[in-house]
Amino acid sequence: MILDGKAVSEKRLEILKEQIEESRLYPRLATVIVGTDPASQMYVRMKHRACERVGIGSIGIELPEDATTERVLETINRLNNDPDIDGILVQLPLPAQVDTTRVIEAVAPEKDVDGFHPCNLGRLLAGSPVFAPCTPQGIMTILKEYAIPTAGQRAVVVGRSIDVGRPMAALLLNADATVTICHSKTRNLEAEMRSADILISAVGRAKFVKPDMVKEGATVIDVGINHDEQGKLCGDVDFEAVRDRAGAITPVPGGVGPMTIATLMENTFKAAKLRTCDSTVRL
Ligand SMILES: Nc1nc2c(c(=O)[nH]1)N[C@@H](CN(C=O)c1ccc(C(=O)N[C@@H](CCC(=O)O)C(=O)O)cc1)CN2
Repeated sequence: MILDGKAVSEKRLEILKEQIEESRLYPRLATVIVGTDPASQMYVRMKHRACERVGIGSIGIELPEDATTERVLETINRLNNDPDIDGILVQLPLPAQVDTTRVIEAVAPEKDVDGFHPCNLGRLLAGSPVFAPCTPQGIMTILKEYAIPTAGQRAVVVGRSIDVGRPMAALLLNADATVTICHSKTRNLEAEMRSADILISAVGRAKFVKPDMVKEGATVIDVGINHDEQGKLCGDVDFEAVRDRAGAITPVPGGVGPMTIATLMENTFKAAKLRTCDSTVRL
């Protein structure tokens, strides 16, 4: 079975559009991009288009390639204090001279719709997330949409990044899976991967996952955004080789990517709701 992230994201965006209309809130998202990386520019454009589609107002702030950490922090500070902004998204990666950790930690937790602030990651780890990072949360939505069980399942996450691997493991753990995180120093990586009922690959290596690394019937989730020898977009998984062995598999494109954007929209609406209601959630 192919897990059609594009179709799931379309459905979620339609539902969200209605919810936003009914709420009479007017959520607003600010994006911040530093430099002119074409892929980052494309993702930011996609985010603004999704905002327009569901009824979220958006502003885009573009800083030059040579912007300093201080300049980025000033921008974030201004957005933190702007009552008309519900969510702040700093497009990653940032240029090398910018201190990414300081920037992430500068975003007010209640506006951190990317879910990267330590406060939001801590809540996720504690089992009571407010904003979970968009890619792993989007993956959980796909699993739910296709009624793929997680409780008691053996989940293996390959990759330990702050934006995908670690939060992915926390989300699966919160959903009662038995979770292993693998990384570059893991011994017997292939055996670990073969033990997975749910295999999540977030390593960033084109067609790295081959059929002999996958248990027959496993659910395979591909987080990779890579290019093959022909320059064509592909994931971490050798899709054509693995698809018949997997019970369910996400393609690239059309799998996890669109869910990242749909989840960002959901998080932004949530931020607007938390701002306006007398919530028990305190960040
Ligand atoms: N601040 C953030 N930066 C980055 C994030 C993030 O979640 N927050 N994730 C990635 C990039 N990303 C969003 O920013 C992203 C990547 C891919 C897609 C997507 O829909 N891809 C399409 C294919 C598009 C193409 O033609 O290239 C797909 O997979 O179908 C959306 C968002 C890093 N930075």
